Amino acid sequence: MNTLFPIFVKIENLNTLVVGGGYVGLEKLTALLSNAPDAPVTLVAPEIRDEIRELAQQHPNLTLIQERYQAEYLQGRDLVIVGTNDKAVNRQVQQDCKARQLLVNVADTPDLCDFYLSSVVKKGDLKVAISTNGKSPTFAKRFREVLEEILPDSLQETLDNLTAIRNQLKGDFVQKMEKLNEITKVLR
Ligand SMILES: C[C@@]1(CC(=O)O)C2=NC(=C\c3[nH]c(c(CCC(=O)O)c3CC(=O)O)Cc3[nH]c(c(CC(=O)O)c3CCC(=O)O)/C=C3\N/C(=C\2)[C@@H](CCC(=O)O)[C@]3(C)CC(=O)O)/[C@H]1CCC(=O)O
Ligand SMILES: NC(=O)c1ccc[n+]([C@@H]2O[C@H](COP(=O)([O-])OP(=O)(O)OC[C@H]3O[C@@H](n4cnc5c(N)ncnc54)[C@H](O)[C@@H]3O)[C@@H](O)[C@H]2O)c1
Repeated sequence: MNTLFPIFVKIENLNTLVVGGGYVGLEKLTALLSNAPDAPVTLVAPEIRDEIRELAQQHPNLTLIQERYQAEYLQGRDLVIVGTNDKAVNRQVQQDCKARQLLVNVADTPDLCDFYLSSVVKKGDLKVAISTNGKSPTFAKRFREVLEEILPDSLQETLDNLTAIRNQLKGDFVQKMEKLNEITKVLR
């Protein structure tokens, strides 16, 4: 069964907590901030990699707390991503999140995740998120590379043109939809 429901989250509007400041913390933080550089994100860990400190220099909305995780850090959060090297801590954070009805991702531990991160292809305003239903993140990464290669840079121009046409179209919703479907037939 593949029941994952994809959504595109405006993480600038949310308050995200990352627990763990090692390689995994860095990877997940990079995934968040490469999509939304100004998203408010807090990272808590007793040890924080230098690369993460450098990221904090470039992203004023990234707050680093050099402490061990405590449940109080969940206060005011909307989304939590955990990736410490202590499985008991990861499990505790997950349980604390469930008790507070917070969505949680425990990196590399599908059974404890409410959501998975995806491989992300971005060409201007086009964004494609890839999931393999947890079967092979490596496949997701390779498929991202394939799509990045084949999607033309001119795509943004196409989107801009379609936006202009969309804004100029007169008529009711159905008429606009028919026109836009007609124009975009060439893309098939
Ligand atoms: C897409 C991406 C997004 C991101 O993390 O930003 C992502 N993993 C990425 C890379 C990657 N992760 C791992 C490898 C090593 C090779 C390998 O194992 O394949 C590589 C490859 C590499 O780094 O080259 C290790 C790994 N990952 C998971 C497990 C546990 C398990 O499967 O049971 C293990 C084994 C741990 C161990 O052995 O101990 C689980 C998950 N990883 C997911 C996402 C979710 C499912 C996504 C999907 O549906 O496909 C899920 C379920 C939960 C989650 O973490 O959200 C990102 C690629 C970004 C990009 O480059 O585009
Ligand atoms: N690095 C990878 O690519 C990778 C791949 C697969 C699995 N893993 C697993 O994921 C886990 C994390 O990997 P890593 O490479 O990031 O480890 P790491 O050793 O680089 O970092 C671990 C981080 O967890 C933090 N931490 C420990 N106890 C904590 C606590 N009580 N509260 C808050 N933070 C705490 C540490 O301070 C550190 O910042 C490991 O168990 C590893 O086996 C890692």
